[in-house]
Amino acid sequence: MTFIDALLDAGRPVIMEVKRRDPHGDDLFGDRSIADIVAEYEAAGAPCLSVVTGRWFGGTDSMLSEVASLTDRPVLQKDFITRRDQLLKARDLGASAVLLTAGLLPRSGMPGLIEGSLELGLTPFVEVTGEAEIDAAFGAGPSAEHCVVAVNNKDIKNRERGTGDLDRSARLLPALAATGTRCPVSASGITKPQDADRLLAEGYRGLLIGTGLLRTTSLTGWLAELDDLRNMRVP
Ligand SMILES: O=P(O)(O)OC[C@@H](O)[C@@H](O)c1c[nH]c2ccccc12
Repeated sequence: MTFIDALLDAGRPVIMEVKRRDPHGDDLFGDRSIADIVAEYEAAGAPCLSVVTGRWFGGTDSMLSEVASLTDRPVLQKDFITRRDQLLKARDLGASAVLLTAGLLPRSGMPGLIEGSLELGLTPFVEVTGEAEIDAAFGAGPSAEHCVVAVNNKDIKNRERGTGDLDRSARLLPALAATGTRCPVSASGITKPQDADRLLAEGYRGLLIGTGLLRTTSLTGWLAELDDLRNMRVP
């Protein structure tokens, strides 16, 4: 199944991220191995996983191939992809989706990378932080229909060191919907089940969470609290 379909089909659409370090360099794994974390995420019902392979967060390419070999769930490679040859490498390492960061690409760069990803069977995970980036990514014509379009609540310009502005997700949802994506996602800085519940209630079809899930003392407790909050909303 493609990454986007797995997310759209999920009852609890949380993409659970494997990330070795937080933006300050602090370890997020503790004494767990990658296999332990993947097993925890699978047992908790993750529809999809994400792996940060970027150096800032202590990542490596081999983390991606390791995670992909341990799970059947579609895996997103979170790294700064700017060239077509990186797409082929991502697929060969086992990725089902790739991060395309609008703020890092020239306006002319996005259409080719979206097309190249789709040709390889990869879901483009297009990340934006504002309206200008949404326009830069999709204004020139590429269709967002088969793309996840994600608001990053933090800023890569300061290496994600801030706390994250979840109101940014609320503000940008109409502009995301206007791109034609079926799958708007809110990413980064989501640490509390209450925040996750609110974003899903606002209309997000997926959430990407790393630090919050890796730091909680009880992953199942965190997710059960989210499920309870969502169930309370059902009339
Ligand atoms: O750990 P958090 O705050 O839940 O964030 C996850 C994810 O969004 C973050 O790791 C991320 C967002 N954009 C990126 C770009 C590259 C690497 C990593 C990222």
